[in-house]
Amino acid sequence: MPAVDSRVAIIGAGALGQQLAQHLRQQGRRVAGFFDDTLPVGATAGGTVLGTTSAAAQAYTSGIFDELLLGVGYEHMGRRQQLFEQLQAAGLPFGGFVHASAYVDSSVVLGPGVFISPGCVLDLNVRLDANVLLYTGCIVAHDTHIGAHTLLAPGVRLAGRVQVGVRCFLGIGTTVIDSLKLGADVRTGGGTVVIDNLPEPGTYVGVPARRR
Ligand SMILES: CC(=O)SCCNC(=O)CCNC(=O)[C@H](O)C(C)(C)COP(=O)(O)OP(=O)(O)OC[C@H]1O[C@@H](n2cnc3c(N)ncnc32)[C@H](O)[C@@H]1OP(=O)(O)O
Repeated sequence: MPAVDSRVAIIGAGALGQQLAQHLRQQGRRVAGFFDDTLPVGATAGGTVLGTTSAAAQAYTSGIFDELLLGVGYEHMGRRQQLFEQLQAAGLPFGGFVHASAYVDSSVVLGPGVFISPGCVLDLNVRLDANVLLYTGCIVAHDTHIGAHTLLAPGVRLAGRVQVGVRCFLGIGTTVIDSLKLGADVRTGGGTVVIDNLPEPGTYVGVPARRR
């Protein structure tokens, strides 16, 4: 876990990036600004756009920030992975964030860039790979593993021994019962209840979950 006084720069100044900045600031963390490929340099409500993502390496070398977090959301899952891997390969350090209201068991293992929003619960032996983001109020039960770059929307509940693949987006309130395996690039709609393995990529909705 990063030093509490380190300066964080956020990749992406859109809705998710702004939300991350807000959580960080309210927990007393310092936000150096954003790097964004679509917005001009200058002030936003949540901080300053410092440049495009290609300017991040130079800014890091110049000492403008100490670590990165990724604020690219569920509409750009491929880009989430691409930017994370590209910036990490360039030697830029990804930090991590766990909101003070989250319960994270001492056995939990978090990869670089993981972001845990308010009210989440991560139980015994949970493992979250690089760049996983949990929105507010997610419950991840014991021995569950979440693959890199995956996003859980608010209120997702994963039972024990679940495996979630890379680049998944589980929609708001999704429930997955125990010991199931979801493959890469699975997306679920709000309120989905998963009661079988979902090995194939695609969008699943309903109770029980069916491919759309
Ligand atoms: C902090 C944050 O806000 S994070 C984001 C939180 N938001 C979410 O989690 C939203 C998740 N998204 C959804 O649930 C969406 O409805 C999606 C992605 C599943 C589908 O969206 P679209 O592709 O636009 O599908 P569309 O709305 O056209 O619906 C297509 C069909 O699926 C059905 N459907 C869509 N969503 C759901 C759902 N969650 N549960 C059950 N059925 C659904 C529709 O009723 C429709 O059925 P029909 O063909 O019989 O009429």
